[in-house]
Amino acid sequence: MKRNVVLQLTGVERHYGQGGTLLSILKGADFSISKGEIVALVAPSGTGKSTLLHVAGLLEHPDGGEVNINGHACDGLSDEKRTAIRRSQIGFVYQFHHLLPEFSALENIMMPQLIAGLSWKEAGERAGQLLDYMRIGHRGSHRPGELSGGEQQRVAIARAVANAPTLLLADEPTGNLDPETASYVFDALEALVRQSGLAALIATHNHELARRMDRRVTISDGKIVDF
Ligand SMILES: Nc1ncnc2c1ncn2[C@@H]1O[C@H](COP(=O)(O)OP(=O)(O)OP(=O)(O)O)[C@@H](O)[C@H]1O
Repeated sequence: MKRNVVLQLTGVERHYGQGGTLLSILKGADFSISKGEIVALVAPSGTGKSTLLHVAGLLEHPDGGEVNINGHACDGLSDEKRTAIRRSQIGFVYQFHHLLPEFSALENIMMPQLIAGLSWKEAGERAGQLLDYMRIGHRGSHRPGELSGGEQQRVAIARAVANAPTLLLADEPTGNLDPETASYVFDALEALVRQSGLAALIATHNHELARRMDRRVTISDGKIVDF
């Protein structure tokens, strides 16, 4: 295996049964991403981007092949072990922020850290740093409903990396933002990845953002190919 590989997929298969027929979405998909890399996943709707992110993020089991995270094969592991790896190693960002509406931006970012066992003080300090890093330090006490779409997504990104994961998986993180805001949110995300050495796989329909990433891959006939 190459050095610093964070995620490696080997021969990954994923099929769904639908009305008596089998829908094959991933058919022997191979992919790897290393520390510090940002990779765009650009593919037409329905080709399996979310499926791929779910399998890579240990939210779904592949029907064949291997998912390896930081050198650990994850497929034979118990659900508890998979959950533990997911919580400590993987951060997720979705198109819609899924922030808790009754908590402030700062508290939303503190939440995963408190669950992981950090003290209130430690979690608050790191959440504050991340908000500053995402250039919204002045918005910490605001609830999600009091933030703009771009600010909400920056809080969601900060929350995803609050527990210092090694892999960030994002499904259309700027999909509901206007192009200028999308570009600004991506700037913050990129700075964070560069600074922390995360590996980030980002599904997007935005070709301009995809061009700014280190590599671009697509899904073609159930396989992952560079383009
Ligand atoms: N749990 C499921 N059961 C049956 N079919 C499913 C299931 N999940 C996904 N699919 C099907 O698998 C295909 C790929 O879905 P997926 O959500 O991965 O696509 P996508 O590339 O992310 O699409 P989009 O860009 O529209 O979000 C779709 O045809 C979808 O209907």
